Amino acid sequence: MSDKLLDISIRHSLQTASGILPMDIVFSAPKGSITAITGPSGAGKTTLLRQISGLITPDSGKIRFGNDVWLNTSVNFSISPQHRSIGFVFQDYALFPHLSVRENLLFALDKNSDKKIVDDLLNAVELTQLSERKPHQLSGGQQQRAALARALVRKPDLMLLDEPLAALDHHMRRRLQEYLLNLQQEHGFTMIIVTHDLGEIFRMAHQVIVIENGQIINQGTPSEVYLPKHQTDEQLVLFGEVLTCTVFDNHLLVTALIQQAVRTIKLPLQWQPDMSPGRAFALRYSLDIPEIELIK
Ligand SMILES: Nc1ncnc2c1ncn2[C@@H]1O[C@H](COP(=O)(O)OP(=O)(O)OP(=O)(O)O)[C@@H](O)[C@H]1O
Repeated sequence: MSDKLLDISIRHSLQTASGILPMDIVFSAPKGSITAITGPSGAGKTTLLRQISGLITPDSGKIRFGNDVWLNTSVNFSISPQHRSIGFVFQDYALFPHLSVRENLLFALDKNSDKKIVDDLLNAVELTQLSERKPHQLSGGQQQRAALARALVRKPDLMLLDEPLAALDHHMRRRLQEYLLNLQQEHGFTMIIVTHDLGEIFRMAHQVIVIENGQIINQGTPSEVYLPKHQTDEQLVLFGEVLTCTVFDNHLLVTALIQQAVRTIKLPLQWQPDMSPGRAFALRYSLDIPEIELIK
């Protein structure tokens, strides 16, 4: 695993609307791992991905991927984005509008490479039938699958995904998360994904990094970062994702995916605003709190 450890140490001055904000980010990610980057708007998440990709050079820092040094500002060394083995998926897909899906993938392919990977990837993201269509003839989810496939054409070692699923509805998001996990297992790339979706973080990430004002304020596994630190024997902390929520007899009946199983839980009415479909939640289930009841 450690032969392709991604090691990042970056300092930069973010030019924000309210002045200069110092950015200071240090973390590493093992080969084949998934790191979720999260935090409020303007925290520096997109800037960080662009620095890793080489699109922005930070004021100072080092980026190493295994034995390859991508950036070392102390000796004025930086390799271009094309020479970093990276696939980048932007939130707005960034497909070429005048090219068909297949042409978008072919465009990304190295000249002398075997074109078979294009067919394999189109097949993997279930776009073979739609491969002659232009991006505007596809749904948002289909465009996003095309963007994913295109980012994988050069078999990158590192995939950078900037809120790639944010614009999609809950079901499409779930399907694309599955695609991503399957593709990641098949290709073995390391992945960094910017997301605000707690369900996505728990489902996909090995580590989560919370950035605020250019600084890492929390870091660990999703459970370490989000679940309560102290759990007693009488308490059970459950992680879930809302599927449906209905009002019944002065309380809420919430059908949710909890610990991989579909369950119905009964909750007080005041939880209603928090229980919209797709919303992730952690529930401390305790004998002392009888109103939170698991009624399978
Ligand atoms: N190349 C750059 N150099 C310095 N500052 C930048 C650069 N690019 C963007 N910024 C500023 O850095 C701040 C963080 O922007 P960034 O897009 O990284 O935030 P974000 O966490 O991705 O936010 P969002 O969740 O809204 O996308 C913004 O104030 C932005 O104007």
